[in-house]
Amino acid sequence: MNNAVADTVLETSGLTKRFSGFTAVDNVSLKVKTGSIHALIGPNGAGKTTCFNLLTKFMQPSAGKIIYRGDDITYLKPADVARRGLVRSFQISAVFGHMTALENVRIALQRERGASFDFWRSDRNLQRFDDRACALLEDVGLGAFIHTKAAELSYGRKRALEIATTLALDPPLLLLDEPTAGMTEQDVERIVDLIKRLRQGRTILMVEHNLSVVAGLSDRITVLMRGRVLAEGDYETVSRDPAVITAYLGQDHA
Ligand SMILES: Nc1ncnc2c1ncn2[C@@H]1O[C@H](COP(=O)(O)OP(=O)(O)OP(=O)(O)O)[C@@H](O)[C@H]1O
Repeated sequence: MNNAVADTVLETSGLTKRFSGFTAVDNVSLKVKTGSIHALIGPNGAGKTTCFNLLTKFMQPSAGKIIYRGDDITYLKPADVARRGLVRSFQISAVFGHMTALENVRIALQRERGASFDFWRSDRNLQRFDDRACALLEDVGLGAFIHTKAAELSYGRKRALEIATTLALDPPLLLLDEPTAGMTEQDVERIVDLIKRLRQGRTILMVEHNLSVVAGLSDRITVLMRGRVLAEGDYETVSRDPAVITAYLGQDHA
């Protein structure tokens, strides 16, 4: 692998998605640098979610290519890209409400290892995975809630739990879908701190609506508008771009 490839963990060229004549993602070329936090922003309907679904292989593109760590993954299945280390966070529906935080993370670890039932019957093995689950819950700030049922956690804490189950896969590239959506201010702060900690040793690509979150976290921002890349750069650069101000910031500060 040459340096240019190693420097870029994920790259798209000409990525396009059409829905019966309507182009939701239009010729998007994106480069996500290894170790960076990269945000995908844009006004409602800009194509962020569709783009995210294409990158995580939950949708097939109409045209274009997706290269992950130098390999063409355009036509792989979600499970195949997850196995390669490109893992998306789900919305909280991925968390089982009737189970405790610990049980949720244990299940994620269990899935990750693909261990047999006999393996899980051994107390020693269970203990080992419980230790790992507790460490993950500590990492996401849920150390005091390990025995709390997921349904009883606040929305922000549910999202943190959901991120802990994602981290069970130890992904080098983590894709976060609106990590602060619907959160209280306090929860937003907690998630921002968590994302800062998560970046150690990995790359994060996120779709995010909250501009102050994006400003404080992202090394690079791609602004989408009507399915196309409108601007790209650090927050300083994109927030000064007149086209962005009109299309996005203008709308937000109206
Ligand atoms: N399955 C689909 N069939 C038809 N049109 C779709 C489909 N999914 C998305 N679209 C359209 O594609 C456009 C982009 O939608 P998308 O959800 O990707 O935007 P977004 O930037 O994530 O918006 P938001 O911020 O509102 O979530 C929208 O006009 C949407 O109506």
